[in-house]
Amino acid sequence: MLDATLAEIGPLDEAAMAAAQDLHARLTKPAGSLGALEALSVRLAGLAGTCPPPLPEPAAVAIFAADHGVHAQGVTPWPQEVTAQMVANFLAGGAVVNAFAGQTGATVTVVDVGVATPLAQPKVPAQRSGRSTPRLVSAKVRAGSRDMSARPALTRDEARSAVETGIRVAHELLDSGAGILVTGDMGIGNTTAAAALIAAFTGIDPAEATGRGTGIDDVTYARKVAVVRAALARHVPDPADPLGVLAAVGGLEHAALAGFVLGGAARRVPVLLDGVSAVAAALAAVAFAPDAVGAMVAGHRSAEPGATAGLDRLGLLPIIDLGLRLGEGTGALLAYPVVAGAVRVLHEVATFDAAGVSEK
Ligand SMILES: Cc1cc2ncn([C@H]3O[C@H](COP(=O)(O)O)[C@@H](O)[C@H]3O)c2cc1C
Ligand SMILES: O=C(O)c1cccnc1
Repeated sequence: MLDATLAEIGPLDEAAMAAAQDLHARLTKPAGSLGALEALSVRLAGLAGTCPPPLPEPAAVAIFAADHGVHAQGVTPWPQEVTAQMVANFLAGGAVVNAFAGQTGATVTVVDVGVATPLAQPKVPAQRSGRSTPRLVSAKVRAGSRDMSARPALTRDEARSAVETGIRVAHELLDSGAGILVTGDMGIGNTTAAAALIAAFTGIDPAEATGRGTGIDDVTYARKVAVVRAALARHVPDPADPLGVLAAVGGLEHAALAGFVLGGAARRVPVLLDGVSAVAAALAAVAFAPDAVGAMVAGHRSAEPGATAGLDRLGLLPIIDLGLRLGEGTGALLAYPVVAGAVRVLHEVATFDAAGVSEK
């Protein structure tokens, strides 16, 4: 399934991009006045292979949840159980991601690819008016990854299975009518794995890739950098072998997110990336299929330094930059109206000719 997906991912359609460029020149606005939105809409035309590209609606956020054996190394102050507890909160509609999804009409799907502790029952009644009910997909590959500082976090088969889960979820959401995929993550300890993945794929030093995650003191931070450094020194992952990198130092949610991105790219639908875990997964996705970058839209610049390094490597400009460092899909959902606006211009704005507006 992974190989079939990779075979479907191709380059942007040049003719559709030229048509979008040409249309932009004829719309009732000074050329270039929509700044980065113009290039974004042109690229999305190239992705869809048609101008204008379909409006990217509705949005569907998938929150991939998993735990991390490296939690045992004291890289985060939060107990591991918070992953399962937050899954219950997502399903109850009580998390920040639910608030932002409700605001943009996005559906919320929570995918358990590797939560280690039993899922708690959702406590708060689910519904607020006009919002769809969050859905749980149970696709546990194993109960958390292994501790990357002692052994590979995953076997290659486990990593592949998580990647394929992400591909499957992308197809399911698109088959249900989603017009854009939005990445989300939940996994206590996952900024350690994300930093290790980003260092492995970009070659930057672990100290540059590692951030303070949920917020840690200097002692914990130094330990976190040392854990990432030691894991990379132990496994020496080959950046040209994305499954090997994911297995060595990844999390199950990172592997699934990589598959989710690849699934969107194979269906030529945009994938809106959230924070540092999404960026780590996006690096894996381009290592699998370089053309997958054509489907990626960077929602925001996470405060995690590895995210900026990863976005630079991918050549992606984040839409918003507000110092967010939450994950869940929150930054990407805030950026969603900007992406939708970029495409809407190509659908609704009149040409100079049609509107009778004089050109210079
Ligand atoms: C209550 C709570 C809600 C969250 N929602 C997202 N994260 C974010 O923080 C975690 C990663 O940070 P670290 O690597 O420092 O553990 C992930 O679960 C991520 O999604 C949360 C974290 C907490 C505590
Ligand atoms: O920006 C992120 O993606 C992030 C930062 C801290 C913790 N979890 C996620």
